[in-house]
Amino acid sequence: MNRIGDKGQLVIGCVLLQTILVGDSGVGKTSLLVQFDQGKFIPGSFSATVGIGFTNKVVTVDNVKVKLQIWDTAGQERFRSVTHAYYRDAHALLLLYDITSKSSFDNIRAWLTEIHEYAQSDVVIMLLGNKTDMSSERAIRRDEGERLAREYSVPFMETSAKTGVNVELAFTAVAKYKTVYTQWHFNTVHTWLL
Ligand SMILES: Nc1nc2c(ncn2[C@@H]2O[C@H](COP(=O)(O)OP(=O)(O)OP(=O)(O)O)[C@@H](O)[C@H]2O)c(=O)[nH]1
Repeated sequence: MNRIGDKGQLVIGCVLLQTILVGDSGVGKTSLLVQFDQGKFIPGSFSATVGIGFTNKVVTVDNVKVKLQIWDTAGQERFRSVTHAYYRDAHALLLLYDITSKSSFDNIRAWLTEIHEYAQSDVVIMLLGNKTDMSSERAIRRDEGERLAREYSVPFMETSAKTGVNVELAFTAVAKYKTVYTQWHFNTVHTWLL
């Protein structure tokens, strides 16, 4: 199961982590994923996700290769029943709001209620306040995001899909948290060989 990696490091198997991006339409879920996957931001007109899309990306966390299978969901209400079907299989969940949009922040509580209803009880949730590059239009202070995250006992970060700030960190943090958590519980995520 273990092997020696390209740089001579010990690679302990590989973990498959199904991760899902959720939050209101327009908060930047697709942009965050494109920045993480391709290291770029495509400015311009906003084209809402229809249904669901997915991307695979492998990250290494403490010598463990973690294959992130990331599902990008549509934030629009009319696709909600499609999204619900994916919650059950998710190991990790990135829940986004837009720091320039009070309504997207206010809706986080409703998203968390929905997550608790449809997702597994041991799903790892991370709250992300996106679009930090738009500081002049900020509607939600950082400490408000932190307070909400503390209330629900979930980790929190502010990100920018435009500049890339904290984007890689958010995905690797969720992978790391889940990997450590899983090694502790060693039953939820299955291990597979490269
Ligand atoms: N300035 C700035 N704009 C962003 C950022 N992230 C996303 N945007 C813009 O916000 C708009 C919506 O972004 P999307 O990534 O399509 O949002 P989404 O959450 O995937 O939306 P749905 O697919 O409808 O759920 C687009 O015009 C993006 O260019 C960011 O970090 N900074």
